[in-house]
Amino acid sequence: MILLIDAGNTRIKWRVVVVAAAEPLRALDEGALAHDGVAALAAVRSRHPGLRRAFGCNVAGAEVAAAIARACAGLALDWLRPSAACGGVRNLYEDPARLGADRWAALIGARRLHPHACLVVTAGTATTVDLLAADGDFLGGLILPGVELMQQALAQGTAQLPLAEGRFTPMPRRTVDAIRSGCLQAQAGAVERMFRQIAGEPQALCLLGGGAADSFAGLLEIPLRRVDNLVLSGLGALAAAHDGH
Ligand SMILES: Nc1ncnc2c1ncn2[C@@H]1O[C@H](COP(=O)(O)OP(=O)(O)O)[C@@H](O)[C@H]1O
Ligand SMILES: CC(C)(COP(=O)(O)O)[C@@H](O)C(=O)NCCC(=O)O
Ligand SMILES: [K+]
Repeated sequence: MILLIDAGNTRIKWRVVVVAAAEPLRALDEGALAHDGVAALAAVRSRHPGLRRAFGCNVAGAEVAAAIARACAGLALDWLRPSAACGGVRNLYEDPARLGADRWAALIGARRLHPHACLVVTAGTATTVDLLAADGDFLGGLILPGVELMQQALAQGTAQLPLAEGRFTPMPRRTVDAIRSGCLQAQAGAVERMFRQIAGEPQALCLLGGGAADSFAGLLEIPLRRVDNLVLSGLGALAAAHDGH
């Protein structure tokens, strides 16, 4: 039994899985926590006394990593480090170690789910838009502010723009709708433009996940599959491989 952890800049996503020989991974339990709620992992551990190991990725900094390590005291805890090749994916980043560990795990999860050309989009605090070739090469990708960060940037950097709930509309005629629609169109536009680079490939598909995915999924006019927690699936695949199953 393994505790998988995806520590992002907004939330910590976790999943408890069972690894058994010749069987697919089975998820027993999962959830998401705010950074200041990480101590709740103790309750997860007491629900699953069979836990011995934890395997995670963290892009939220050293303090969050330390808080997770405290909550996981007594478990063997390993962190995923991006490498040049792993899980059927080759990392063509100039310096492979600089790729976000969450992006690396998501690419590995994506490769297992759809072993064809795909665009791996994670709409979290930041939105990442990563190109995975049919042969498993990670070709490169975009980092842009996530939907909420875009809206916050406008409110903080201007005199007249509020941080208010707007609605998406194709032709916005109110400030709040113009802001919301602008930020959503920016996300969708970046995704569709990146998808053009693989659109001609057989079975090319966009895999979209992350906490903000539903806010613009409906705008995308490309082959699309909504997937939850691709990062945790990638981590699970690697953890199972390490266990020798
Ligand atoms: N219950 C929620 N709590 C926090 N963020 C949420 C929630 N529901 C949707 N969101 C959106 O999801 C984003 C965070 O997504 P998530 O995938 O957890 O990010 P990260 O991996 O960066 O921590 C937020 O910026 C916000 O736009
Ligand atoms: C791009 C990210 C900030 C995304 O983080 P998230 O939105 O999941 O919290 C993270 O993957 C990161 O810090 N990456 C390191 C730089 C890189 O991937 O090039
Ligand atoms: K992200």
